[in-house]
Amino acid sequence: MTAPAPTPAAPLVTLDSVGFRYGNVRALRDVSLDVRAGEVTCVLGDNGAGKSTLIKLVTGLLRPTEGTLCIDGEPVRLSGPRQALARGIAAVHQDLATVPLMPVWRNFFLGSELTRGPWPLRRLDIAAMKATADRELRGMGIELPDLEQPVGSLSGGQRQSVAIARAVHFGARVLVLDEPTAALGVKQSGVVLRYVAAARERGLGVVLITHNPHHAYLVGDHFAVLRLGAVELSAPRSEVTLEQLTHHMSGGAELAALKHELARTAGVDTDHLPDEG
Ligand SMILES: Nc1ncnc2c1ncn2[C@@H]1O[C@H](COP(=O)(O)OP(=O)(O)OP(=O)(O)O)[C@@H](O)[C@H]1O
Repeated sequence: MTAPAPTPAAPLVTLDSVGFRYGNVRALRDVSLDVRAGEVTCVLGDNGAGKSTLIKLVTGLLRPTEGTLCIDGEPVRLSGPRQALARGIAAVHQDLATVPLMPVWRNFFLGSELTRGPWPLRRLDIAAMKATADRELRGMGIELPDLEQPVGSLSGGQRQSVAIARAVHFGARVLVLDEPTAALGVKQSGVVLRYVAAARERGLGVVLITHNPHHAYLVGDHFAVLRLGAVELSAPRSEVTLEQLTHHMSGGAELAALKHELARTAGVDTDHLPDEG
């Protein structure tokens, strides 16, 4: 990892006391978070913690009902994912926006195909697309045996790697990854996390949403734990250990309070209950 700059650059994205309500349901409250270039910001939380809502706010699918979203220090009201993308914020999904039967290189350029020749003789520049896809994938350290193979035949980890490389190629400055390792085994999770680190090395800001503190700790520079819509912990890597992160994620504090309450009100012998953390 490179040494930190003496003065940290302005965040690419800032959530400033952001809240969101679905009608009466308060999904997020008072969430403040910075996403910086060259850093992986991990957002952890259990089911219902508000992770998906946070992603939707950052990628323009929802607008905060309280607080402010800033891009490059400037308050914005994004009107949709296109606008977020135009500002360099890309959501990377494993299966979204790919056509499984089409070759890898074709999927890489889906919707932004390269062409050559003047109209009306303009046609797809297949050679340029293949060469560019190959270069970009290799540039991220992604080695696929054959770019002609259908994207549907790649593993989940490889598909996400292609999606990351594509977002980087098309100018993303912030990658938002929603549980990228949730459905993957150990080896494939390692593959995806390697490209998360590669995106960081290229200077992108990465938002990694996950349930898994172990995966987060492998690549994270900053950690925010959400519980019931609020930030329970927000700390740079230097101020939090994997044990502390795991403790937060396993509801350690909650379990301690529960044991205390049981002992106080019901006279339960809590010595036989499992330890918190
Ligand atoms: N469309 C909706 N209408 C009403 N309430 C919603 C809606 N979407 C989410 N919620 C509520 O908002 C809260 C946060 O949900 P969210 O999906 O953001 O959590 P999450 O951390 O992504 O959970 P999971 O890990 O289960 O996907 C939950 O209480 C959920 O029930």
